[in-house]
Amino acid sequence: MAFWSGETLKERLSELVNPADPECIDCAAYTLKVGPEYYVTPTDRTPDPKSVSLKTLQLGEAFAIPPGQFAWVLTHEVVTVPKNALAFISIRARIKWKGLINVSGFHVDPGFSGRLTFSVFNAGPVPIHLRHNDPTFLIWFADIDRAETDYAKAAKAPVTQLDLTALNQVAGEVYSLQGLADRIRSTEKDLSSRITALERANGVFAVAAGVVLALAAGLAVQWIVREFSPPIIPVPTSARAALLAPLFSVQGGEQ
Ligand SMILES: O=c1ccn([C@H]2C[C@H](O)[C@@H](COP(=O)(O)OP(=O)(O)OP(=O)(O)O)O2)c(=O)[nH]1
Repeated sequence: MAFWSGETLKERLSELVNPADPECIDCAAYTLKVGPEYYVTPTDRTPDPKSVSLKTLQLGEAFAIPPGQFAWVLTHEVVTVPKNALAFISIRARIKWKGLINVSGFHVDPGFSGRLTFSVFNAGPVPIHLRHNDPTFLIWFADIDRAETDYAKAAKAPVTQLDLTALNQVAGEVYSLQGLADRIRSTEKDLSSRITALERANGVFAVAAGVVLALAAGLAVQWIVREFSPPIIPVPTSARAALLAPLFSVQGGEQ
């Protein structure tokens, strides 16, 4: 088995990919572009996760795959693998480095014809954005050891759209670690602000209780003083003068 060189790819390009662009030959690989359809699994923030379906992209339109989410992306090109060849598929390194993993990947059968479906997973920490027609995927072709084989894929109409039957089995919300971590963080924040509010309310209550207690104590002391002190008997003015007279007379005698 030998992998095809860039030169072989260039010579046979028109029978391998449609539309073909020699500029997309990258060493011994051909770079495939993002096509017109995709599906991204909804996150826990999606309002109605069950109603999310595949979407179509206009030229130049982009979409994002959030962290921890799974996506299907159709290629722009229709790929045809000759019956005496086998192809291998992957994602460009610069996109893989962001955390995009090719879930299905790996091979395209001899005799296959159609747009390829890349099922991918964002294992990175941030959303990964892809744009219609951006060079994103790679394909390598290799000879198999016979010129003709009965085991090639039977010829049928080329795949041009995402397979809805298969999509029905993966549609739905994916509880990603990132989503769960976000939810834990927001619950923690909510809880801590509620605790702070409770502590503040407790402080106000303690001050109010202190003031009420002080007032009650003051009133109680006043009441005790009033109830239990001996009554003050008023002394008539003439009697007061008689009582004070000896004092004034002693002071006057000393002079
Ligand atoms: O990531 C991938 C992998 C494969 N294929 C295409 C090329 C391949 O030739 C075809 C079928 O792949 P495979 O034989 O692995 O899948 P299957 O589930 O056995 O499908 P089938 O019953 O059509 O053989 O699907 C893709 O589009 N994307």
